[in-house]
Amino acid sequence: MMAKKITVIPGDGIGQEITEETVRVLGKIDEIYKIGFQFEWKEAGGTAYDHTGSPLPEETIESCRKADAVLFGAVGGDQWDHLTPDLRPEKAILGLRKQLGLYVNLRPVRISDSMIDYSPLKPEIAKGTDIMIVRELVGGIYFGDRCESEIHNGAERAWDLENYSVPEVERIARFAFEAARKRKNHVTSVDKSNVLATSRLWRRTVIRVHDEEYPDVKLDHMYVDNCAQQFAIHPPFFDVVVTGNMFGDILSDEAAVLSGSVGMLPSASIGQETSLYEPIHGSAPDIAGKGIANPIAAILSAAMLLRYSLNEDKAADAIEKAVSDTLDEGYRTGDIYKEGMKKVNGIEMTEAILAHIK
Ligand SMILES: NC(=O)C1=CN([C@@H]2O[C@H](COP(=O)(O)OP(=O)(O)OC[C@H]3O[C@@H](n4cnc5c(N)ncnc54)[C@H](O)[C@@H]3O)[C@@H](O)[C@H]2O)C=CC1
Ligand SMILES: CC(C)CC(=O)C(=O)O
Ligand SMILES: [Mg+2]
Repeated sequence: MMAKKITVIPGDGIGQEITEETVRVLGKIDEIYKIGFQFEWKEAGGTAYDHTGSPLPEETIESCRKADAVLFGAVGGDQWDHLTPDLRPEKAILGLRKQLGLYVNLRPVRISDSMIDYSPLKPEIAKGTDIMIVRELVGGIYFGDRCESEIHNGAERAWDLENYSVPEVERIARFAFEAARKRKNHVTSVDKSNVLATSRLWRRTVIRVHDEEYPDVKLDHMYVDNCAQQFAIHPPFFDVVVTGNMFGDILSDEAAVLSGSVGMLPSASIGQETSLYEPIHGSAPDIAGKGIANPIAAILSAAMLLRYSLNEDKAADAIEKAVSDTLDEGYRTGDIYKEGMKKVNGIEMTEAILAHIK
């Protein structure tokens, strides 16, 4: 059996708790499915800065480059807010995405029947929601030139530059159309082309890729502000949603909460060489260290790792089924708790999931 090298980066805050719990789940998967995981633990974020002076040490990047996949927790925390932009913890995840070329971020949003009561939406609106958000991850305003402060016409100002090139849009559009062909064959491209030049380039590129290569896929377009409200009033309309970096970031937190909590939504960041798997949420400083964080988003990210990087579909199914059986039995962390359910902390939720893995 060839070992499968996984670089594990817990990061900061609840990243530490949920990643440890996720690795326990992968340990159980290894016992049953004999995958041969070899975990290499590395630092990134504020904790890495405290220990090494860098939020993204070179040895962490090197380990990721050699790995079959990367499991990431979250980075950030108020105690590092005073640092200069290049030393902030968030620079670690942005740097990893860029340096590993992780240009696709998949964020699957499903409102299952057992979780429908947790949606802030009425059940008749939420029922049947199954959206795959395909977010561009290494371009756009998060990676454009920026100016922290300058004097312009006598006033201090700052600016961030949004830019997209045609090849960047072509490759994410192709990924979205391919994904749609394996689902309900419907892509909604989200932009702000009534205002932004980058969005107009985005839209005409998506249309050309569609017409030349994917005419069989149903394509429609939506402005991002309308998309935000359509998510709340008619989410089953959507199948694949393809959008840029910042719109995807914001829309996916909204979509996550439709399915109960940001603590439930996993993600896969896919590149040519390696891929990284992380929950969509951050390091949650408000609950860090209390042991109450919901580990499900991280655990489901591990299922995505098994599916997308290792082609271990049965093991991925086993995790997803264990999570849904655990929820069906009423186990709930605080973020998804309702009276009458079994309130558990993060470790207890993990134990319950472990007990359901077959
Ligand atoms: N990929 C990453 O590493 C990300 C890092 N961040 C960083 O995280 C820090 C905190 O950012 P926030 O805006 O507060 O976003 P956040 O996602 O960390 O937390 C937002 C809210 O959701 C709750 N929450 C998040 N994950 C949860 C979980 N697993 N279980 C239960 N509740 C959960 C938190 O308690 C908080 O009330 C910042 O430094 C931010 O830059 C934010 C997003 C992504
Ligand atoms: C920490 C940010 C850079 C990113 C973020 O919020 C996200 O990717 O969801
Ligand atoms: Mg985000």
